[in-house]
Amino acid sequence: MNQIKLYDTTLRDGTQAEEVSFLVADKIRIAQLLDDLGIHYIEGGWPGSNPKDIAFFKDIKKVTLKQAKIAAFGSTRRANTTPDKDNNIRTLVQAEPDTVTIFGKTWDFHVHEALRISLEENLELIYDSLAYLKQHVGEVVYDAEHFFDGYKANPEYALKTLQAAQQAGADCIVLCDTNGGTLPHELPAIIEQVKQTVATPLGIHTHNDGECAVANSLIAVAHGIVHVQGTINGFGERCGNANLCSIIPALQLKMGKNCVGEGQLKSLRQLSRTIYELANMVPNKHQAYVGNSAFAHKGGVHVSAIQRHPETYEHIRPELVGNCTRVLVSDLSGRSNILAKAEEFNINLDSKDPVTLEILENIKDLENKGFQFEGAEASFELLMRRALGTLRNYFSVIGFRVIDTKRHEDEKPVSEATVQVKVGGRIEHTAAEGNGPVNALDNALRKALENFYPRLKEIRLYDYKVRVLPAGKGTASFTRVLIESGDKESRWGTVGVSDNIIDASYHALVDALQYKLLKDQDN
Ligand SMILES: CC(=O)SCCNC(=O)CCNC(=O)[C@H](O)C(C)(C)COP(=O)(O)OP(=O)(O)OC[C@H]1O[C@@H](n2cnc3c(N)ncnc32)[C@H](O)[C@@H]1OP(=O)(O)O
Ligand SMILES: CC(=O)C(=O)O
Repeated sequence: MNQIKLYDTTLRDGTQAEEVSFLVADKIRIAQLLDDLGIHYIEGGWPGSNPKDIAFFKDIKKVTLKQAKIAAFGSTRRANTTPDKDNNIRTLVQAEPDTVTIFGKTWDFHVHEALRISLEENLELIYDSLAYLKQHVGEVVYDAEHFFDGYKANPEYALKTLQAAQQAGADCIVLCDTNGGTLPHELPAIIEQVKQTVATPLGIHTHNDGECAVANSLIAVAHGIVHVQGTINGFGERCGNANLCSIIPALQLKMGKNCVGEGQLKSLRQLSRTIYELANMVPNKHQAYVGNSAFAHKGGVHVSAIQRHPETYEHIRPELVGNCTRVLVSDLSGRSNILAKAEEFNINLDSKDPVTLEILENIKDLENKGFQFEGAEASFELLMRRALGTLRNYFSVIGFRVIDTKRHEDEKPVSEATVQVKVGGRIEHTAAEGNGPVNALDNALRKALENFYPRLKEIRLYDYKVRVLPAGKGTASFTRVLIESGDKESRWGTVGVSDNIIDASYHALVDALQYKLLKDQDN
């Protein structure tokens, strides 16, 4: 069977991750995005846990989804009651989801230590809860918690728990690596044994504590598992859950499994980023498939080869998951990096033009002095155009002065900057105050230049990073300042290096202003 059912638990297990919490409105929006991606099941939460999750199941009924089924999560009944009286089971039914998923104990150690009941009683919990739910809900999934650890400790009992679930009518039995420590080579023999014992369709739910969650999910599919649980970006308790952003393209593009449509796969990167945004987290640059660096090439040898054929250093075509190839510039570049960037910047440059080598040598020399152009592509474009003699001289700074004054011990220092700029034949002399010396300098520069170039008012400073670089000369150090600026159309990075932090900031600020003027030149 080539169709794999994707079961997303970002809204339940994903929110068990440290620092991840979504408002009900966020959960509804995420459910819609998951449905657009083509996810088959969306686990919305545990209604027996909190009012927010109850509200989710109420509100999601007002939303028309294309194909996704909504699943509510909970546990088997408590030991001292019956399913119809168990509060958790009652709230699962009251939530009226398409599917209910409950977890139960597989590992004899957990039955003794966590539930403190007999092994026989646990089998009754599993059977009763599923059989009851099966009468009240369309579809019931059974998550066999700690299945692999339980199987390793007591295979006979672990398999009995699955048989209880099958007899109660579970529609799918999910083998869970709850503690996330199982290694890929351990799964095949265990799964093959399970397949000999139960005929119910099988699923997999893995955690990433041993960094093997994705590998374990894929190997499970290779051994006949048809339902895969995971979360977007791998959010989840402790080290996270299996990352669906890696599993979906692997299943679809490498294992020939049907998961989502081609057009839907292209939305994967955007979905990943939106969910980071809603979780108020910075996206992981180095995330496989969807991260900014997933197809970013730095080494000259790699860039030269991908220009001849992208597959030399790319395991899939990035656009299939909505990503793109990027070329970075650094002291590890060769001429190919420079030529690739020239093309990106719409600059005509020939590999045989001596200026290509001059730019390359200049980059290597500057990186040796502490510059870093990877995060400062605007400074690199300016450097390239200067080398080619095609950069317009928008302005020159004749000089600046920055003063920090602290008048009383209990008063904040006051920062003031004065600058003298020359534009064409005119000289402008201005002063401005700021929140700190760099801000004062930024304000004074803009104040002077905005008279000539009003569009500079559109620039916003998004990020300012300082790194002190050891110079190997006693206490003297160099400072690298990286600035991210932007307007309503784009963002750009610039860099400055100096043994003086104000001077390093000044160079990065001036590049940011020049780049804005350059990019608006044709508008
Ligand atoms: C592997 C997983 O990810 S499972 C999901 C884990 N997620 C969560 O726990 C988040 C949501 N949880 C909650 O909101 C709360 O823990 C609740 C509402 C479910 C329970 O709260 P409380 O009743 O106060 O119990 P508490 O959280 O302290 O302890 C867990 C209880 O569940 C019982 N329990 C644990 N697993 C199971 C199970 N599979 N079947 C039945 N009962 C279970 C424990 O024995 C314990 O009950 P006891 O205190 O009566 O012995
Ligand atoms: C069910 C579940 O979340 C687990 O076993 O990890």
